[in-house]
Amino acid sequence: MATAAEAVAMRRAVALAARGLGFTSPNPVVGCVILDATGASAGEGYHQQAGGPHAEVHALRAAGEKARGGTAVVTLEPCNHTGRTGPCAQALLDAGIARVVYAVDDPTPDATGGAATLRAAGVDVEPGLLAEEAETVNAAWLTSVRTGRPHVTWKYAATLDGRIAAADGSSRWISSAASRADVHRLRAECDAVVVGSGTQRADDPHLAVRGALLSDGADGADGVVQPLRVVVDTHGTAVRPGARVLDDAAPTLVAVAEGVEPLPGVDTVHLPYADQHADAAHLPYVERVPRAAGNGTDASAPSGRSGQQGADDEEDRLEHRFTASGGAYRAQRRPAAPAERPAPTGTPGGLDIDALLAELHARGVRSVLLEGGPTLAGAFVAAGAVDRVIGYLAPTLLGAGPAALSGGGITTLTEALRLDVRECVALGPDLRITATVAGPGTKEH
Ligand SMILES: Nc1nc(O)c(N)c(N[C@@H]2O[C@H](COP(=O)(O)O)[C@@H](O)[C@H]2O)n1
Repeated sequence: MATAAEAVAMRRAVALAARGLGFTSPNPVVGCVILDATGASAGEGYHQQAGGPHAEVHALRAAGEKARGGTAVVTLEPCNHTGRTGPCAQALLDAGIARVVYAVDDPTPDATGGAATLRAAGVDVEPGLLAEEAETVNAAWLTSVRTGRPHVTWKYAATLDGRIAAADGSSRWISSAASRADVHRLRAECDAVVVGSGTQRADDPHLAVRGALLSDGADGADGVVQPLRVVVDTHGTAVRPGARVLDDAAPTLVAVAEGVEPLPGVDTVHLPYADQHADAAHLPYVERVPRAAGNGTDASAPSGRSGQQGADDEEDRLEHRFTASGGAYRAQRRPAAPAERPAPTGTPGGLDIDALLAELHARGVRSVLLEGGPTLAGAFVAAGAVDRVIGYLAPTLLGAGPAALSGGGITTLTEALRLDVRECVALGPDLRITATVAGPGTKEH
């Protein structure tokens, strides 16, 4: 049973781990506190960047001789492998640590086994202390190891009546300056920021971190690892030469459909359309995603958008066009009855979200901040690829205008994606609500 001092130390270790957010991919964030033999804090450290010393090594260095006979309190099971650095289990043994308290097992086949090695050498090992907190701070890495795709946070800003723009399309600014600054902190903690073509076209966003308020309270974007800026520009029509995302403030990737001509000099990836995904096309919808119908945007569900609204997605406009022409480009949509299944037109819609996430994962991206717009968010929801939702709610009413989420394939209440609220914070005049998707919303690949 862990002591009160160990619980305090683990809380501190979780806070230390958070300092690594945005810096350690593709590695985890890890914090460690060394208690001396009397239970007093003797040293602490955190994993600062991939390839650098692990948290335990930093903490052992800080503790020096005081580590002998002491306890290591660490957010992740000490690693047991020689990768870019040596095994932490051995480093703890060499330092004479008598007890190890850790929060979460290391799920990687290469590095796991530290607990067993330590026990075999006579060290008292206790797993599981504050596991939920340690899982939360390390959600990106744990999700990517367990599912093979990056962890996805969908972020939006809306009025209290759920609108992201007014009926005329005007949308700047719905949330307060405090909320917008907070978004830069989120960007700084993520490996990639993703938007759709409508957002690209309407806002010409920059998507880099500016003036971020970092978790340690420091102001400014100095030292931040800029996230990869990703524009899902299916038809290759939204990112034009001179777009702000093409400046050199951060790297940029444009995702387009196969056959689309890339812009010269722009890092471009060609991806399949959602409804051409080879391993999914034959599957009945319910087998693929338990809670949400469709594997992309919903062609026929009301989007709640005004006809003149141009603020968000090119895909939104295509959606209306295809619907108006009676076409169905969503092979994965759940038909209400066979007789209602619309005939395919052969005109595809958005890109395959699984393929996009696989591409990002292969590029070392472990955490994605999905910033817009509602159709792209709907495609992610429909693909079961949203892990966390952060909504900035402004105390404002609009009464008309587009909703934060369009489609998502949810047609009836029993298919609703239920979330667990993790946090509610007042930010200036706004409210920031953080919720996580429970259970089957996160689809394993
Ligand atoms: N226990 C622990 N503490 C840290 O500070 C860590 N960074 C890790 N990481 C584990 O080791 C793997 C990465 O090692 P190298 O990049 O080769 O040094 C990572 O996949 C984790 O399993 N563990």
